[in-house]
Amino acid sequence: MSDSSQDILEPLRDSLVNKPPYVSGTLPLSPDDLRLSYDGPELACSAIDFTKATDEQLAALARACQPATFGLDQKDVLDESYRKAGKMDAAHFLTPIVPERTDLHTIIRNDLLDGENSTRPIRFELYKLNVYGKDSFFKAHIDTPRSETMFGSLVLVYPTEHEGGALVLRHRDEEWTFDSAQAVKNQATLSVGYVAFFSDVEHEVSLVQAGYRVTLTFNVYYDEVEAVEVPPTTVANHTSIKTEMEALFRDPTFLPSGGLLGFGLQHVYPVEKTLDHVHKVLKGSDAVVWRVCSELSAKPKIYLVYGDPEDGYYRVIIDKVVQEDDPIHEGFIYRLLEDKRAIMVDNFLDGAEAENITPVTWVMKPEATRTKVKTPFIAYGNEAWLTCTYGEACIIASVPAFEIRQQA
Ligand SMILES: O=C(O)CCC(=O)C(=O)O
Ligand SMILES: [Fe+2]
Repeated sequence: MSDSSQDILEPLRDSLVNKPPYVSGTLPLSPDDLRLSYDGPELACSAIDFTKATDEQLAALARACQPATFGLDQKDVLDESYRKAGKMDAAHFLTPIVPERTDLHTIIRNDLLDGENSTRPIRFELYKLNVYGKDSFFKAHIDTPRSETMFGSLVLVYPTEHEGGALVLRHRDEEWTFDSAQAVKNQATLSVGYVAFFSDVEHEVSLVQAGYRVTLTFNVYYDEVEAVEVPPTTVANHTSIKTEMEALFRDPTFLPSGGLLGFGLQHVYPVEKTLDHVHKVLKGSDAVVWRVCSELSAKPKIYLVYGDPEDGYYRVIIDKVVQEDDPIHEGFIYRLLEDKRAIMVDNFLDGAEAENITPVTWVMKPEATRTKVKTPFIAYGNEAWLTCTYGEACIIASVPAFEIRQQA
């Protein structure tokens, strides 16, 4: 791709702005909501009131937990150098907190989701109780997707006195910190700390230096995804992205004979067997790119991306899910290429011929870090993989030749 075509893509690239992939704060709750019943020793029912929990009571809750495992390469493992915390499965405790009946429902729809996504029904599934005593932590991981419609995780932090244990969130090259201990300290009204983030956000719980940090985690889903045919738009972004795309389409030097325009997606999405659902669950600017490409008759399509320059082979895109245990292996890329639906879009082999390459003009370069199973990124989940995995995907749009664009 020439430098000049890079330059004319700059305004479009700059218009793809995303807001932070999380929301956090404190949520006032009634004293009743801060009670919790749980299976104590020998399944005897125990209870704790977080408005006045003593150290002994918190220690008893910690003892009733099991050591928390995490998912590594499709197995649940216990490794206290990676995750040191206690966990209790949802079957073993009861909480009166129903996120749907709190402001969290509105906060997540309005402040985390955008545009029409904000009006889609969402549903919360109580997942686990975690107790982090002194010296506990959970290193960087992404939460294991439990279905194709799961889009995020919600963590509630009880107002117990503790130090440390901040949740550090990372997405692309940015990092944010939510200091839950600080958030729940000296609250004028009884509150829990909350943080909700998109599922592909890497996060870690830093070392708890003192006290007990007790959290509830929830998986958050879109409900009724089948009903949504057109992807939702981010209202604020839609106009600017559309304006920049239209300007490019009017430019006679931009893909004069037509061609493929590629957008590496900003989020990764859970995929199971097909990619058919992905355009219905796109987030942020990814959703807008799809919408704008459709509006400009550029026939957008979702592909998974495999191979990156570090591997030194090829970059390949494919519009279906190919199940294999070890996609990082060299042979996998070749097997993909034997498949008629895989398209070679880059060749990283030194001195190799470029004849089979289908040129793609990338607005955002795709990444294939998470379609390589062996990277720590995909390897560390909060549970072993179920049926879903994450796919690093891109949108490929077909830009018509300039003559045809002019007639549109
Ligand atoms: O307890 C927390 O703050 C987060 C826990 C977590 O990341 C998980 O359970 O996956
Ligand atoms: Fe997590």
